[in-house]
Amino acid sequence: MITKANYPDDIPESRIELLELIKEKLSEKKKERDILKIIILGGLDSGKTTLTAFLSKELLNLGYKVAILDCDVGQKSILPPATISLGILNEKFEELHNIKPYKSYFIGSTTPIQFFGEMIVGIKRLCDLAEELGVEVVIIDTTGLIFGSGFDLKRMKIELINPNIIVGLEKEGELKPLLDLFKNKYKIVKLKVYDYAKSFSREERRKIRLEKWREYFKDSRSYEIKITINLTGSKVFQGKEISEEEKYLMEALFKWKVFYGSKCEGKYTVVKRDLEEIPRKIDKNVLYYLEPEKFEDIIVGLIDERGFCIDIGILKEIDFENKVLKIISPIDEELLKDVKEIRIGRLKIVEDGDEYLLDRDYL
Ligand SMILES: Nc1ncnc2c1ncn2[C@@H]1O[C@H](COP(=O)(O)OP(=O)(O)OP(=O)(O)O)[C@@H](O)[C@H]1O
Repeated sequence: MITKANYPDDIPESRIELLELIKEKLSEKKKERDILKIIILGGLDSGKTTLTAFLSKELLNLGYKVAILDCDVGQKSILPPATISLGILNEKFEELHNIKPYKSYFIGSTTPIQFFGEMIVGIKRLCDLAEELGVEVVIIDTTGLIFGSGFDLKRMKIELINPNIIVGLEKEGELKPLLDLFKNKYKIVKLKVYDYAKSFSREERRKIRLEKWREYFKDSRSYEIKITINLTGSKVFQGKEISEEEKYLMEALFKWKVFYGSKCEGKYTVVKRDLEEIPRKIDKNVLYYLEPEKFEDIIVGLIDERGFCIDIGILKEIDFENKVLKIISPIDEELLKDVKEIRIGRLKIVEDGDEYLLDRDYL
């Protein structure tokens, strides 16, 4: 599989010093028995994942119980894509992409923009879980989004998880405004980006993601899941289901076949198909309508009762007439019984693995 980062051969002195500092902090912590949280920040291709691989392997070899919280939704090492994942390292260090997630949280996109809520809740829940499991040190790998709304996301993450060490990988002080916010509160370590760090173009990044999608779904199976399951991530399934009368009225009025409809605060949302070509004047703020095809090829999270993502799938169709969801997923059939909710994301994955980002209000 194509991956951007592995355990590095060349380790700059500054990284060794950081490791020494972490060891020191861990020996202080031994008495307190609580987890040491290290968050790694930096722009695109600044070496965050490479540093995560280095630190986690070294700490594992020293006998610590180590976890990686992979929040880099755009370029994840620990799959599935479109989630954030907690990986607990085994006795033997594997390459990051071979680590199986202990638990994941569904984001539903490969960019955090528009999904800050998911990112923040996910990071907190997975961090708490690491603590619950007795992990001694968790290394949090983040996306390279550090400007604009990415700046605020990083700030909020730090405020929420209270890290013990913030590591900033920078070229020319680009993290200063962010790190300055926390300079009196947390231990901050600024590192210079590795001189030979390779930059990847947008196209190369897209190709790597595509490869990961293909790889991840290569042994998928088709499943049919009863629509009675909790279905979230679309306004269609919020509010109260419309009555048969309301349905017939709309069908007669607009010459539609209505598959499903719901009503919330006086507003209707309806999945329909036109049966005749007639002029219709409908205020979409009062009656929002869509075709059933709008749900096709969208990424979904298969969620357990604790709200964690057991696996992901691609929604192929909602068959409203037979009340089933048709999905493809690499999930083990055995695990299907643990799925309590299907959460619809905002990413379309087409046959060749190509992805299209969708807006939050798409559904
Ligand atoms: N110490 C190092 N030794 C060798 N290569 C390195 C080192 N640090 C970074 N690199 C190389 O630089 C490139 C970018 O590093 P990496 O993927 O770790 O960055 P990142 O910040 O995690 O990227 P992203 O923006 O995708 O999150 C990779 O090809 C990696 O192998």
